[in-house]
Amino acid sequence: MLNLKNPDLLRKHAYINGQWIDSDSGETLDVINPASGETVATIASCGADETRRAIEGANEAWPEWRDLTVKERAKILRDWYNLIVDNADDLAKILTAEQGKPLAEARTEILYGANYLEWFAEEAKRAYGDVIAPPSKDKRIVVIKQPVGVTASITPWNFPSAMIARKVAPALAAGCTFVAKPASETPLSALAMAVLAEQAGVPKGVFSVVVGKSSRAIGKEMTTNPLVRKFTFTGSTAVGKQLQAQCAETIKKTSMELGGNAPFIVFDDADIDEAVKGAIVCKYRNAGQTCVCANRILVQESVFDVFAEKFSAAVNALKLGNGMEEGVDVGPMINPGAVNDVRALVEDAISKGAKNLNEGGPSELGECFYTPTVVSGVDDTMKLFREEIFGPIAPLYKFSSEEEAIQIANDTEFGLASYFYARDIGRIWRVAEGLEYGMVGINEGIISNEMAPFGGIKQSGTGREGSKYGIDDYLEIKYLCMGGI
Ligand SMILES: NC(=O)C1=CN([C@@H]2O[C@H](COP(=O)(O)OP(=O)(O)OC[C@H]3O[C@@H](n4cnc5c(N)ncnc54)[C@H](O)[C@@H]3O)[C@@H](O)[C@H]2O)C=CC1
Ligand SMILES: O=C(O)[C@H](O)CS(=O)(=O)O
Repeated sequence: MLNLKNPDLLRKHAYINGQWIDSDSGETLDVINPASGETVATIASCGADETRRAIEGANEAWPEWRDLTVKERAKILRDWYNLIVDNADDLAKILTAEQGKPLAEARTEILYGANYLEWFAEEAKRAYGDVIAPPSKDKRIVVIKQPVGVTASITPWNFPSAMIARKVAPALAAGCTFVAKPASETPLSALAMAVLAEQAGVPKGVFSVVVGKSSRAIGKEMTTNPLVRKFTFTGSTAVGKQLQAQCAETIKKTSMELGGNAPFIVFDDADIDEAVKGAIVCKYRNAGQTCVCANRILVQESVFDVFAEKFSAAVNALKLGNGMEEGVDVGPMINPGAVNDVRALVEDAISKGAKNLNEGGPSELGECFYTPTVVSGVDDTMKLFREEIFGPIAPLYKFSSEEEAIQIANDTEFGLASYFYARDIGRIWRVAEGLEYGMVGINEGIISNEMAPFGGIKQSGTGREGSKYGIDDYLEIKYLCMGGI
């Protein structure tokens, strides 16, 4: 059905301790193509017992993996990177089939995720320690870095490949072992990554993939098993809070990449055409289902009409359709429930006086399709302002002053990504420093790359992924104090 060059990449079993297994119970789950409603694959649905075995296997595999040299680990990561790049077309087809995003976006995600493997294969060699001036002549002080240990990970359906790669790369580079639970909506990309990990020489138990309908049961095992020393999560803030609380009992190191509510501010000194282009990609990438999508578009009143007109025209030019088809810009949402959620947000705004500028809404293309929509006349009494939309809805707000824009932008419990378009250098510095977010795009709508620290503040999470900082979450600092010198 997918016409893969390498059909071996499409797996229907969980990958635990180097074995491809059915679930203990024999239970299965169906992976549904959101564009067509067809079943892409029926795969093993595992639970707590299989998760426990994966964690125990990761613990057994850890000493040998930890004791490889960084160059030996780096070579395996680089071989994995090369295999992913060589299989990018097939991996993109699998990703689009299970998640829905257009094939070009899926291929971009595959390569984006692979770039973390390449990056951290090199970063592992730079996990430097310290030699510190001693407090007395008879002492010497040294600091060394060592891997944290067994890591467990839970990731979302919106980037089923890159979100795992962004975590497993620093973990394995640092010398940790890794048990992944992908979203049950989109497990096939993670299993395909495991096929290539095996081929790259990642030893048994170092990387396992557990998939199951009951994310709660799997998550409970991951967050409470004392062998797990690090838990990393990407997903909603609500679930992140719950999982972080579950980790408290065993004081695990945690990193949380959670929800967002990104402001996208267009000032009167912006290049309006560039701002429109930036807003389009920032809002409608992955049908708006990313944590860093523009969630509130704030436009200074003197340029509001010209921006709204140009932006709406660009939105109406977007092609909605099956991500496998050429020329499609926006694919389906992940499931019918997601469509209902965004429809309710639009209806709430309209009921409070907002206007659906381009009459966007559910599409006849299918129950997971929602046409890219622009809503104007939005204010902070509407759910669209407060909640993470996670769909193809662009709410436009008008503001008057720079101070007001910053105040509106910061009026949220989230602090992940933010964006603004301006050209005055004084304004750029004032606004960049005034926005309470982990990341700021300045005259740029797409800011994610493996070389930069991805992460948020406030209730958007803790920790950073990518960049020279990304490996720190997987290393412990050990202080050696030598006396009797
Ligand atoms: N900060 C970031 O980098 C990202 C944040 N997100 C956020 O994730 C949300 C959308 O993704 P969803 O998959 O719907 O989020 P979600 O939080 O519902 O699910 C994320 C993952 O957690 C699992 N999960 C859900 N409830 C669980 C529980 N009680 N115990 C254990 N595991 C559980 C799911 O199976 C999935 O694998 C949005 O809020 C979005 O902002 C998504 C991607 C990136
Ligand atoms: O899941 C997400 O929203 C990703 O973190 C967004 S990005 O890293 O692909 O920009």
